[in-house]
Amino acid sequence: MKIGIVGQGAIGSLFAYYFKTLSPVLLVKNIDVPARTIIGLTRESTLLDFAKQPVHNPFTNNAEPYIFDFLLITVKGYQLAELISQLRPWVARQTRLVIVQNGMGGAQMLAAHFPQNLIYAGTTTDAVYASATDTFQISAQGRLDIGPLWNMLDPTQYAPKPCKHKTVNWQHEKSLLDSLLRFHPFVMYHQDVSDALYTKLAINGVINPLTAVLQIKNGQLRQYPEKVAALKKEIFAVYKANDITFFEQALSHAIDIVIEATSENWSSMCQDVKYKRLSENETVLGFLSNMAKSKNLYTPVITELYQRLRLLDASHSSASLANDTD
Ligand SMILES: NC(=O)C1=CN([C@@H]2O[C@H](COP(=O)(O)OP(=O)(O)OC[C@H]3O[C@@H](n4cnc5c(N)ncnc54)[C@H](OP(=O)(O)O)[C@@H]3O)[C@@H](O)[C@H]2O)C=CC1
Ligand SMILES: CC(C)(CO)C(=O)C(=O)O
Repeated sequence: MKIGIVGQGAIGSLFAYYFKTLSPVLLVKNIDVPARTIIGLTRESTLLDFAKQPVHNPFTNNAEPYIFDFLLITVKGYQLAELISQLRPWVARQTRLVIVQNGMGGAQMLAAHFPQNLIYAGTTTDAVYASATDTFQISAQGRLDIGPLWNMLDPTQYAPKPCKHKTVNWQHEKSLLDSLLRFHPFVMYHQDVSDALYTKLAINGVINPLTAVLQIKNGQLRQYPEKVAALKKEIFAVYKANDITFFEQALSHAIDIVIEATSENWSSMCQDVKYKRLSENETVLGFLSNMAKSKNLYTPVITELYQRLRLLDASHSSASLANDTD
């Protein structure tokens, strides 16, 4: 089984570590950067020294090693559009795309560009951060929820040919997927993964923006119960208006559990703001905000946080442009 992983970031490195015995190929921006090291929960470290290929400069010969069965995509939401423009040569007819991101919309974007390929969408509660240059630390081993995108989206939006023409050998597909997923220590396969994605969207929709604008650890949200409650209330109203099936108390509890379980963590958005990087505001609050707008729903808390993060993102992207031209 041939696996490609796009990106050598935190989650890409975690997956390279999980799939190390399969010698994945890393599709990266720059092959000259050193191999990354990942440190596990028990402090053992592993050098992720696998074959690398520049994603923007596809192979011209010896193509066979680069016909992937699975291509795992673990870039940030705002990096996906540029990646898609570079990805075509790496996606063979039989290549399954597996996208694991926070926020929503990425899988839909992939489906629009690769309508004939089987696409799986996932979300993870694994937690990994850069502890030093080229080194990642696993800080929590979570769960990977994954499922076929063609069961989640409307067939008018995405119906890959092999499903439409019933040419998929489901036995083979199941056994390939099984071989992939058994490498993760805690994986849940869903026939319809949308519940898992909307649950994670609600978790990220509450924790990430609040911790980002307040610059606090996740656990410090305990000191802001009114802000947490107001945001939950609006997200639940958005889900209700959009006919997303959920149980209010259970979802509220799920959010509280993640706040507790990751209390010592700085959320990804909090760190993005701190280090003046772009955040995933558009695919988290932007997505929720669009869902609200589509139903003419008034969501002042979401809107206010979304606008604040938008301004921060705008200042961070102009600062990085200025640095690039220095
Ligand atoms: N880290 C975590 O603990 C968790 C992360 N997630 C989610 O997983 C996703 C990935 O996050 P994370 O791994 O933390 O992010 P990172 O920024 O650490 O990793 C993204 C990587 O992708 C690379 N990349 C971007 N565009 C391209 C491209 N066109 N070609 C090749 N490589 C590219 C980036 O390179 P460069 O840096 O040079 O731009 C970077 O190395 C996000 O949606 C995040 O919210 C979910 C749960 C937990
Ligand atoms: C689960 C949580 C909120 C952990 O911090 C996360 O996914 C993130 O930081 O993006």
